Amino acid sequence: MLEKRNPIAVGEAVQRVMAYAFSAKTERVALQEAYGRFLAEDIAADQDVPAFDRSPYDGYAIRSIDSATASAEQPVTFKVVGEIGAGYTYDEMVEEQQAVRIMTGAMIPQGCDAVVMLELTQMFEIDDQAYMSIKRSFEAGTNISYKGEDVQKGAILLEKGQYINPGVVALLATFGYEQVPVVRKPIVGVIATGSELLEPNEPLQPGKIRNSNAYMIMAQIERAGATAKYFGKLSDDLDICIQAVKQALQQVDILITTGGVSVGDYDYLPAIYEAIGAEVLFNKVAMRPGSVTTVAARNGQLLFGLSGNPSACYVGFELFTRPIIRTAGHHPQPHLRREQAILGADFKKPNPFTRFVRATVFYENGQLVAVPSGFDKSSAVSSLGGANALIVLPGGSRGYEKGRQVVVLLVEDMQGSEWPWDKIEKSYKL
Ligand SMILES: Nc1nc2c(c(=O)[nH]1)N[C@H]1C(S)=C(S)[C@@H](COP(=O)(O)OP(=O)(O)OC[C@H]3O[C@@H](n4cnc5c(N)ncnc54)[C@H](O)[C@@H]3O)O[C@H]1N2
Ligand code: MOO
Ligand SMILES: [Mg+2]
Repeated sequence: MLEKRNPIAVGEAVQRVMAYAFSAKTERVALQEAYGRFLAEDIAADQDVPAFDRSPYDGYAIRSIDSATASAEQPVTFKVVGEIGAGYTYDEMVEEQQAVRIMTGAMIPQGCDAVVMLELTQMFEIDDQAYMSIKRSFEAGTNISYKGEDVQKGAILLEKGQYINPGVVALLATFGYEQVPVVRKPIVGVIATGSELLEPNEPLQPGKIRNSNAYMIMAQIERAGATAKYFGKLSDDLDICIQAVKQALQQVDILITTGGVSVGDYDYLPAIYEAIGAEVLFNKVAMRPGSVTTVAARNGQLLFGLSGNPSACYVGFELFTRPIIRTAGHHPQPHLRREQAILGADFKKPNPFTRFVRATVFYENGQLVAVPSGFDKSSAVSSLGGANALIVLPGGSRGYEKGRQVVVLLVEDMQGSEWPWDKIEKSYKL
């Protein structure tokens, strides 16, 4: 007899999965490889930045006191005793009425406490000796970039779990991280199931389709910050599937399958979980698409049984697998970032379950607007390309009208949310 599946709320399902969250180990990679990774340790400043007082302009370093009487009528003249480009130092003490020509980034010479921009000076020579004069006075501290004004030694610059963007790379280089402690990327295995599947290089045949899910999931895995390992597609043969899943589990941290989780004759995932002794955390979620999403665990290892329908598969990954990958990366906000938006088009289709509509969000006059990105069936593939968000429509007996406030979850975002499910209304059937 057909087993009865009991749907659970999305938040509850995510919670059950998160009970198996783990932290990945640390590895060191070259700075040039660090972009896009997650920091495995806090990074503290072991020096001031800048490390010395320096000039923010090209000009002359002076003792401000010497400029005190300068005016348009009575300019003050300085003897130019030297020149320093960035990277060099002037090692003498600068004396009364002396100036040193200085370039942007060069260290302020001893005795000087102000820099006059080149444009405010008049240069001349007498008997091969350079002089410059100024027509106004300068206070002590004028145009000095002080040691430590950007970063002070000892400050925590970056926290563990920080996504390494180009700005973080700049900081790491500034502090001498030739090797960067990053989170080892979890290895996520992917198996596609279904006798109908052809690989992208194969010509279409009657009744067959190309396997889009495996490639989509591998891209989602990379976007979330893990490494994808593809084990190929399997035809609907239970014994072969059991062996393949067992073998794959030995080589990965997490295993994703797509297809075969519903109640069809060849939907073998429930039987596979049973055969390998995996505990099913849930096999029905009050959501659309992806209601058949199944997650199981075996010896602490998660198996995500994502739906075969492309849109359902996509949503199942983003809601359930992504936060596990982000948590492995020590990310404190592992879930999809939750924002409020205005619904930019009517969505008339009612549903008892919470709906996750693939959508494009954009700003219009400072307000986030969300518009469904296309054909909205669970089997749809066309609406995925334009989707940078999921509109969350709580389950109800009526549709939704353009102009109302909706919650959106941003899929292309690095910031994430702590726990977005508290404020999301449950579907009316739960
Ligand atoms: N009697 C019922 N039938 C179905 C139910 C139900 O509750 N009772 N649930 C429906 C829902 S909802 C969904 S979603 C699908 C889930 O199906 P499965 O996860 O079992 O996946 P398959 O049966 O293997 O395939 C479904 C669909 O997706 C296509 N597919 C499969 N793999 C891929 C792939 N790698 N790339 C692209 N497309 C793929 C497959 O050809 C099917 O068209 O079940 C409903 N049925
Ligand atoms: O699992 Mo299905 O995606 O609700 O159509
Ligand atoms: Mg099926």
